[in-house]
Amino acid sequence: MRFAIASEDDILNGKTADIYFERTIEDLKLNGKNPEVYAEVTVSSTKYKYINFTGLNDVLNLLRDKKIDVYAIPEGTLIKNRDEKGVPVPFLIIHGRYLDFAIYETALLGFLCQASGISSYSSMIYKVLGDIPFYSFGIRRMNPAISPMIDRSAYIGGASGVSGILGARLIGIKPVGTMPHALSIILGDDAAWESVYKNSDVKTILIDTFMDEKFAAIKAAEKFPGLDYIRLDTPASRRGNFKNIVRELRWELNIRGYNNIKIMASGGLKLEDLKDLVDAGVSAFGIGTSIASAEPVDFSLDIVNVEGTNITKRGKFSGIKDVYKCNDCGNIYVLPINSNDRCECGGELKSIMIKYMDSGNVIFNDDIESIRSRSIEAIKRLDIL
Ligand SMILES: O=P(O)(O)OC[C@H]1O[C@H](OP(=O)(O)OP(=O)(O)O)[C@H](O)[C@@H]1O
Repeated sequence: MRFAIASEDDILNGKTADIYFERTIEDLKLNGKNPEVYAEVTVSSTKYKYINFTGLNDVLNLLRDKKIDVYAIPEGTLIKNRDEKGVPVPFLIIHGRYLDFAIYETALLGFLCQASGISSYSSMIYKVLGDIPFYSFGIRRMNPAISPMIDRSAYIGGASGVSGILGARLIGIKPVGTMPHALSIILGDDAAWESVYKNSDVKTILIDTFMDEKFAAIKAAEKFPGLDYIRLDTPASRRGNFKNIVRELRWELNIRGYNNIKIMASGGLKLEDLKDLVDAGVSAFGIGTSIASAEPVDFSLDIVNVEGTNITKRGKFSGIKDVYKCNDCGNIYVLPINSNDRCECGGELKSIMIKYMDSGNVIFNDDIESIRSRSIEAIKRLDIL
């Protein structure tokens, strides 16, 4: 093992499982038991008002070819962890013989918890920024093995683009980014800026390597009036009042007629910083750590029915369920499967769960752009903050 990471084979062979699953499988085999069960993934509590359900792509690839059925809420759906009545929403339901999937619980939850945390946090950023673009710059903050997942989840949550080469490839977009400070340190600002200006489609130069933001911005604008963005990545030690720096810069550019040159901000930005910076004149953001390290969603997997008997542990709701949405008012209800209930408003209830896997065969696939569109539409419509 060269790096302290699991390989795809390790994950598929159950080597990333908690040991108690291996022991439980042994115990069940010794007892000659392999019951048909339903198990569901729920979230008892979370800091996110709405969860953007993400990571199902990897779960389906994990469970592929096992003799089980999988039902789930589609990725990019924004939904509260509990329904109108406080019943926990089953985001995913597995039906099959327990031993066919027991070993994968740890990996399955890991795929969902982290990806959904990142996309839920990105969704909140999108809600604050609206049409103002933000880019996922955070893969450097996490283990490189998960960089595609970070970028994919940020993109589903509303990021306009991603900096990672592999993440962008997985999504099917061009990665975003022009220059690190290293380029100015090696070439000097003038040669670095010139090179980026000549060689980039979106002409964004980083101006804060050596100089004061205002004078560097004026110099850059005078030299390259066709610039798209001036990027500020001001170090924390120099930041003082970042929004006032931006305000001053915007003024100085405008008064010289460079209204066309937009300001991009990056470095240490969190959700709560963004509105003030937009008001001050930032037109695009590069956001790393706060997205990549977003708090995971606390998904757990529980058996809720064994051989036709509704049973589960304390604190959980037993039974085979479905998630319904009212066609009229949009309310969400978790009800026993095949329920004929109507919404309290009188509206018709429609299931939002999809059967994704039938006996190990993936029978439904969402493409990333449909997932992202579903997510963006919901972020715009719902009060997610
Ligand atoms: O602070 P975060 O939100 O995680 O954002 C990611 C940041 O990381 C980089 O800066 P860094 O100083 O590490 O690299 P650079 O000098 O090469 O630009 C990059 O310039 C981003 O601003």
